[in-house]
Order: sequence, then C-alpha cells, then structure tokens
Amino acid sequence: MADAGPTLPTRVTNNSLKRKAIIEEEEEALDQPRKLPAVGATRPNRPLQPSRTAVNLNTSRGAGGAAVPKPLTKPKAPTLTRSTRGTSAPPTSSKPLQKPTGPSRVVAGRVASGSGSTRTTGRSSDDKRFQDLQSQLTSIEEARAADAARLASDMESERNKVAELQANHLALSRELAAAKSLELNQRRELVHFSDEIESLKKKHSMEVMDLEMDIKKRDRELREVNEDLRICRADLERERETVSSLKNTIAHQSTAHLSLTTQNHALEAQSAALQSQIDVYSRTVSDLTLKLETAQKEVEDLKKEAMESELVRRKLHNMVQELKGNIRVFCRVRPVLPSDLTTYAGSLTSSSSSASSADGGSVDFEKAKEELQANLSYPDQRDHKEIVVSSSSSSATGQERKEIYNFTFDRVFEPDSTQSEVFEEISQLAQSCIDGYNVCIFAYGQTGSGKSFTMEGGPSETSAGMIPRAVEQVFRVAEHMKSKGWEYKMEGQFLEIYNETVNDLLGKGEFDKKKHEIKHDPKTGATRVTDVEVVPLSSPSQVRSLLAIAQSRRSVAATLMNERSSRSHSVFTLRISGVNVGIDGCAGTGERCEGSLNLVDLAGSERLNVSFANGADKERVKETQSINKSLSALGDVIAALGEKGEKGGDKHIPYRNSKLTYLLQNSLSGNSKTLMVLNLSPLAAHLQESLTSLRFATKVNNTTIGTAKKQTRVS
Ligand SMILES: Nc1ncnc2c1ncn2[C@@H]1O[C@H](COP(=O)(O)OP(=O)(O)OP(=O)(O)O)[C@@H](O)[C@H]1O
Repeated sequence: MADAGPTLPTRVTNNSLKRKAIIEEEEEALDQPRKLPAVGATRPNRPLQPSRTAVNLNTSRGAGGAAVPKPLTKPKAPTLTRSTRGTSAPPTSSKPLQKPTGPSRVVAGRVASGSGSTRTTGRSSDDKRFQDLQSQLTSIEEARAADAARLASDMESERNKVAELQANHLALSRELAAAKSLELNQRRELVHFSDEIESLKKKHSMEVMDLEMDIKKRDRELREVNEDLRICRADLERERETVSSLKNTIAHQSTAHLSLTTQNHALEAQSAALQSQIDVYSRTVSDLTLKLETAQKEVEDLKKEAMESELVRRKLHNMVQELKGNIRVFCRVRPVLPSDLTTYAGSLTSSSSSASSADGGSVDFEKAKEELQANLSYPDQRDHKEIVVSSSSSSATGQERKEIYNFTFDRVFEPDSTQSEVFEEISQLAQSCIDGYNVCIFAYGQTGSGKSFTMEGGPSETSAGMIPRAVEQVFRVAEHMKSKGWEYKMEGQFLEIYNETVNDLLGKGEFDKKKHEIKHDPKTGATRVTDVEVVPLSSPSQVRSLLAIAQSRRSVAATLMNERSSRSHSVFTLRISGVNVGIDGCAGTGERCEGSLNLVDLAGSERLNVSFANGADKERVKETQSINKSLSALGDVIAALGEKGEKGGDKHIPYRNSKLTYLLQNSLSGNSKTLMVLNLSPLAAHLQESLTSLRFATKVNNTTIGTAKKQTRVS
C-alpha cells in the first residue's frame, strides 16, 4: 500500500502528459485544415497518363455502378518468329520500322553456319515478316491514338467529379475540424477532470496513508491502553480483595472491639471490686507477713531440729542394728528345680521318674520333688527364724537312728520366698551404708544352692537380686537425704578372686594375668585395689549394665575353664561419699561420711572331692583348696572378731590369710555391719553339705562384733 501510493500519481501524471501531447497535436492539425492535393493542380494542362491508379480508380468506380471508361483496344499481338526476341514494349519512336542494316547476330550466326543457297531464301522471308510487323505496328498506333482521345474525355469528366469531391471533402473537413475541436475541448475537460481525479487520488492516497499510520498508531495506543486496562483491572481486583479482607478484618475487629469494650467495662467493674479486695488483702498480707516471719523462724528452728534429730535417728538406727547384731545370718533354701529331676533321675523310684521327662505331669513332679528333697522343716512360722533338718541313718547294730538338727538364724527364708521378701530384711543395711557404715553382705553355700540367684538374680524386676535392689535403695535413700541437706557421690567396682588372684570384672585385661594389689588407707579406713575400673554411678540402671558386663566377662572365662563362677568369689563394691551442704539457704553442718556396700558372691563351699584329692584333676584340687582356704580364713576372721568383741584387747585378726578377707578387712571390722546369707540346696543328696554350711553359718551367727550380743541356740 505504501509503495503503491507514491507511484500512482507518477503514472497518472505520465498518462495525462501523453494525453496532453496527443491533444496538442490534434489541436495543431485542427488549426490547419487538411490540404488535399488538387486534382491536376500540379500539372493542370498535362494530359492524364494512363496509370495504374487511374485504372484502379476506374475499376473501383465501375464496381459502384458509375461511368466505367471504355476498355482500351487490345492491339493484336505480332507473331514473332523463333529467332526474334519478343517484347511487349512498343517501339519508342513512331517512325516506321527501318529495314535492318544487317542481320542480327543470331541470324548472322545462322547464316554463317549455313550454306550459300539457304542464305538467299531466308532474306526474302525476313522482309516479308518485317512488312507484317510494320503493318501491325501501324494498327497498334491507330488504336492507341483512339484510346488516348477517349481517355482525355474520360479524364475531363473525372476532373469534374474530383472537383466536386474536393468540395465535399472540404465541407466534411470543416465538420470534422468542428467535431475535433469539440472533442478536443471535451478531452481538455477530461484531462482537467483526470488531473483533478489524479490529484484527488493522490490526496486520497496520502490521506489513506496518513489514516493508516494513524490507525497503526491508534492500534498501538489501543494495545497500550488495553494492557494498562488489564493491569489496572488486576490492580483493581487485588485492591477489591484487599478491601474485602480489610472489610472482614474491620468487621471482626469491630466485633472484637465491641466484645473487648464490654469486657473492659466488666473488668473495670471487677478491677474496682478487686481493688477494694486488694485493700482488704494487703491488710491481711501485712498480718500474714508477720505470721510468715514467725513461721520461717519456726521452720529454721525445725530444720535445725530435723538435722539434729537425723543425727539422733542415725545413732538410734545404729543402735538397733547393733542390737540386732553387727553380724547377722540369714538362711535361704532354694526350691527344687525341674533341672534337679533330670540331674538326679537315677535316684528316683520308677513311679516318679517319669516326671523327669519333658512332658511329665505336675503330679509326678510333686512326687519326684518329695522324693528328692531333704527333710527340712520350718517350725517358727511367726518370726521365721528356725530351720529343722531331719535325717535317718542306720547304726552299726542295724538300728535306725533318727537325727534332728535345729538351727536358728536372724531370718530363715523358705523355698517359696521371693527376692523382695529377702531384700526387705536387708534394706536397712542400705540406710547404714548411706549413714557412713561399711556394709558387707555375703552369699555362702555350696555350688548350685542359689548364691548368684540371691545376689544378682534374674533379668526381670521380680527376679532382680540383692545387688541391683541394694543399689536402687541406696540411690533412693540418697535422694531422700537431699531434703536433709546431704549430697552423695557414688562409684562402683566389681572384682573376682580366683585361686587367690584378684581380677577386674569391669576391666579389659585378660583374667589372671594383670596383678592387682589391695591397699588400705589406715587414716580414712578406705580400701583401694590398683588398676581396676572404678565407675562413677549416676543411676541404678547403670549397675545393671555393669552386672551384664561382668557376667559376659565371666562367661568368656568359663569357656576356658569350666564353672568359673562357681569356683571364684565375686565382690561388687559400691562406695558412697556424702557431705551435709544444708537445705534451701539453711547452712549444712559440713559433716562428711564415707560408706561402702560390699556384695559378695562366695565360691561353692563344698568339700574337696575324694577323686580330686587323688590328683586326677590338679587344677580343680588347687581351686578347691584355695576356696576352702579363703572360706576358712573368713570363718577365722569372723571368729577372731567375735573373740575380740567378747574379750576386748589387742586380738590379732588374721585378715591377711586370704585375699578375700584382706580385701574386706575394713568391711568386717570396727563399725561395719555384716550379713551372711546362707544358701541351702533343698535336695537330700546335698544334705551333708547343707549341714556343714548350717554349722559354719551358726558359728558366724554366734559371733558378736560390736556391743550387742545375740542369743542363739545351737542344737
Ligand atoms: N530362690 C530361688 N528360686 C528359684 N530358682 C533358684 C533360686 N535359687 C537358685 N535358683 C536356681 O538354681 C540354679 C542355681 O542357682 P545359682 O547359680 O544361683 O547357684 P550358685 O550357688 O550361685 O551356684 P555357683 O556356685 O555354681 O555359682 C539357678 O538355675 C538358679 O536360677
């Protein structure tokens, strides 16, 4: 479109220019009337020569029915001989033909070639022919003259006609000129109008271009405006949303404002009421402050009193313990186990032996149990202090002799007694330990009598033994003692004495390799063993994991040497150190105490087997000897302590006779409290061992360490 615009006017201009030129030419032509040549004007007197034009004119007119000129007389053609060159042109002169002066070259040629007689005959015929031709020529000349006359008259009539025609032509030319002038004017007008149209078109195209550009500009503007409109609409939409959310917020806030205003009024009313109450209360408070000050003073006095009474309680507790005896003995009989039925199936009667099978019924089990167990009875059902062992034997005379052994201890636990019942009786010792006493609890008895079960117990809460229970109790008491101004720190170690060698059950070294020395501090009375793991204890659960570590260490050792746990003593020591720091700003006494709780699982106390004595198993003999040695050393120490207690003086106590007594030196002497739990097998097969253990325990039980002396009966 843009290109078409500018070219259009140019084309228009060219066309109009051409048109103008044509018109101007035509104009010029019209200005001068066409000059037609006047017929005969050039040579008017000259007679018209017959010409082709004239002939044609005559012919055409003839066709229109006008006067047709007469045809020219046709001259007779001369008969030419063969040797004569024929020609249509008449001879240029009208002179009669002259006798040729000589024969033509052809004739001469012929003559020359012919013979002499022939040449004479030919000349006479030629003359004759020449005369014929002359006569023909004359007739032609005559015909020609007649034709010329006739033509002259025809020419005259034709000239008249031409003049007439020229007049007509002139008139027509004038008409034509007028018409052309009219046409010219009209063409001029046309050109003018065309120019106008061209300029209008040009103007129009310019306007169209301007309009198109304007439209494009408007389109752009429209797009921009549309975009602006779209953005504005989006803004408007957002603003509307904001406005609506603001309206909602305002609505909520006005509701909240209303409710707050209402609340405010209510609160103001309450505040006024409370203010009056406050006034009342402030008077009460000042009264109460006075009372509180008095009460605080009283509390301070009471705390002091409590601390003093704590000291008194300790003294009294110690006195009670002493009255109970600083060395006490419990006896515990384990139940008959299903495994016993398997072990002693051979000594069962056939009727009850089926109980040893896996699917043996409970009736059979009870029967087998009856058969296997020793005759043990517990007559003291009120205080549970007695155990009676009955046995029958045949005398040399064959008489059956029935023997009854009656033993009394601080407490006897029957086979169905639980771990918690046993612990109940010894829990007071945990309190003594916290109070700064050295406590020593032994489990004594033959292999399989239940020592480990009593001391360590099983994994469940109900089967937990004395060690975890005592530790828990110590932590409980320590926690309780915080309210009385005491703070405690605890640590534990777990040792094993095997063949008079000390091993660390919590250590990492190989058993029986590392040398551990036992050292006593005479000033503090503390006992330390070199190179052993002493673990700080922060919770009772930690003790369980320590027991598990010791157990696994012993299991590994057991694979190397059978029944290691039965053949060694294990000593778990819990050391407690406390200081009285006071409570809640009330200064403590600064009193310090250090106690220890030793829980000892002794090796099996059975006597040396005869077969071993023969040296069949030297290692086992060595084990048994060292066990017996240490156990008898323990008995000796306890006996010496008893004697010292009775008689006083500087009685030598043979602590150094065994590693066990040397290790426990500070826990067996002085203000220490010792408990021996005698574990008994209920089986008849173990009766003799049980009696030996009962006698040993009675001996210990009769020993008095400290001030109180216990009354015992020995059968
Ligand atoms: N009071 C009891 N109630 C139930 N089972 C018991 C009781 N006492 C001991 N036992 C079981 O008897 C078996 C032997 O007990 P334990 O291992 O404690 O004997 P021990 O005297 O420690 O033997 P060892 O000297 O070989 O270590 C164990 O299976 C134990 O679970």
